[in-house]
Amino acid sequence: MSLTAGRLLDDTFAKLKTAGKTALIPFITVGDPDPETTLDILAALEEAGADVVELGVPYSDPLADGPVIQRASERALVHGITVASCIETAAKARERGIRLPFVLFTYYNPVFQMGSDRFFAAVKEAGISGLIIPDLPYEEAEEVLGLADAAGVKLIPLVAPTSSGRIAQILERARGFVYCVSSLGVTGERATFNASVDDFIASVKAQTDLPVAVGFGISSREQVERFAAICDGAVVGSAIVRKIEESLSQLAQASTRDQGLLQIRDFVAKLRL
Ligand SMILES: O=P(O)(O)OC[C@@H](O)[C@@H](O)c1c[nH]c2ccccc12
Repeated sequence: MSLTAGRLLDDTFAKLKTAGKTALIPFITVGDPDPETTLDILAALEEAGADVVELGVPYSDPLADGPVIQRASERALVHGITVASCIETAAKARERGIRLPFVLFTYYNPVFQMGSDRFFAAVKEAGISGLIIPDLPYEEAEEVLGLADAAGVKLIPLVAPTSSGRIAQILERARGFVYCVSSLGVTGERATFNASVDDFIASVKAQTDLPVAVGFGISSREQVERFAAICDGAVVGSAIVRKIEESLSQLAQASTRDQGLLQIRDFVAKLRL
């Protein structure tokens, strides 16, 4: 019996834990620079050793995103990428034989526009393992969690240093893994991290049995190593999206496309511990 998509995520973290490894979790924007190339980039991420991939749904008002991911959203929206076509991309990646667990990353509005029932039916059909909705309204959370559980997809919470009073409440409803945001502000590579982030991650780990991953700002092997010592996964978004941006001209021409994909793959492979 094939694993349910949600179980695939659990098993991935369990295998990594047994091996004493930390999950490498790239984030990319679906449709950046175009839908077909996204499939090639996903194959390159798998070859590079990524363990889970966050599939970002491009959005016109990405409040929590820094300039690199904002530009990626703009490039993707040129192709009219919708949350439905992002889900379709996950299904196409499976047809291509890409086995990575997918975590769909979307702001709440596209889910609301698509309609929860239609959205979760499509997510289940596509075999998506997890879901992150950074701006999920608190009053909608209970209903969305019920729908996600019924669809077998893990609704993964974000916790930030500012969440302090609500962390216990957030963790009660957590599924899949817990995403600790390393820093305040928006996404984007950071040269340093506030020393308090270690205590913050430790306090979250002490309150949950779920894997704890950290994201925001991680852009180098040294930074992945730093966080691997204290958590179960490292999310890298902007640094990889920037590598895609730097490869746009190679990706745009058939004669240099493979070279562009190789650049992205090699960058991610260097992050793999
Ligand atoms: O880009 P960074 O700094 O590496 O952070 C990961 C981040 O891109 C990804 O997880 C993400 C993209 N958009 C977000 C909005 C909120 C929280 C997280 C995200």
